Amino acid sequence: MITIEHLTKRYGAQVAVSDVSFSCAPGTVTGFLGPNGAGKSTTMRTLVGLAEPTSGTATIAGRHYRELPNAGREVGVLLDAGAQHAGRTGREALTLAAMVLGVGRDRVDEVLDRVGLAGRPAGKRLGNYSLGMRQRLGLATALLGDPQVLVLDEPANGLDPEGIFWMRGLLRGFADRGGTVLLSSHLLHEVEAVADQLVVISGGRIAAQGSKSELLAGTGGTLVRGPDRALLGRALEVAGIGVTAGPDDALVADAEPLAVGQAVAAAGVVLTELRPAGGAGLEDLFRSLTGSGQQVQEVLA
Ligand SMILES: Nc1ncnc2c1ncn2[C@@H]1O[C@H](COP(=O)(O)OP(=O)(O)OP(=O)(O)O)[C@@H](O)[C@H]1O
Repeated sequence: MITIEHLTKRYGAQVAVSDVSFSCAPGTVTGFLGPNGAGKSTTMRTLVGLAEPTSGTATIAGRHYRELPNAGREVGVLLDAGAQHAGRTGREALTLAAMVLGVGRDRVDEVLDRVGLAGRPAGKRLGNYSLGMRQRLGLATALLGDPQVLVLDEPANGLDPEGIFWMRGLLRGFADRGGTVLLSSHLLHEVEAVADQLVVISGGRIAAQGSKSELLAGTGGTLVRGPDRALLGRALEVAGIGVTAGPDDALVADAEPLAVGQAVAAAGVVLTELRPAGGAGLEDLFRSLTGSGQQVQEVLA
């Protein structure tokens, strides 16, 4: 469990994070979103003891990171994948980390395999690694101590689409086995695909937080489709639900999926599709909460 309570961090007159509170439960992936300079990295750095809070607390399993007896066995951290000695090979970097953590050498091979760097890539010097390979090595380092918690700042940075898909599976599997994941990312679609919980930060303050379904439910209405579009539209109107034309033959109802399903069922109308409308839900949410259309364009570029 990660718990951030009333966290404030100032650098001189600059307020990086202001009264931020949220928690991340075991078995979930929490997506931490915000425009550039919003305070994501500062929050994560404070959580893992790299910055001192001005006030408030950030704890893992009820303790400050620095108080954890062998922090690397409890928390896997990836904050800057570039922060590695360029002359070492991937295997050497992991072997050193394994010695520091006190885990067996066999674990090095396990994690190399898990992140897709087993074989020749493990023997390459880090100076010759691509950004995506460095991210994979960073994840391997984070996983080395078999932690229950992962704190990852932009882990998808530099990964190709296949790599992003792979990482999504890795994080999902980690959480499904009871792990806790806090993940910051600029890749909104990526976060939407993997996160259960969302925390949106803007200007150092929490702009929204909650389950992904809760937060996205209010953004785009409900898309419905059926064999008789006119009948479907009338059933919704009779129930007092506003309707607009959706893509192809679909309709977009101005209500949550449960209310739409109930109205349609009460009218005895057949449906072939019912789901939250719009794949752009998270983009819309992000834009409306942070007022940052420009950053959204950047991150989608
Ligand atoms: N060491 C520091 N000294 C002074 N100001 C800092 C320091 N670290 C961060 N800040 C400021 O705090 C604010 C939050 O920065 P932070 O890096 O946490 O944002 P972020 O959400 O991680 O941004 P990005 O997505 O660009 O990485 C910014 O205004 C930044 O300039």
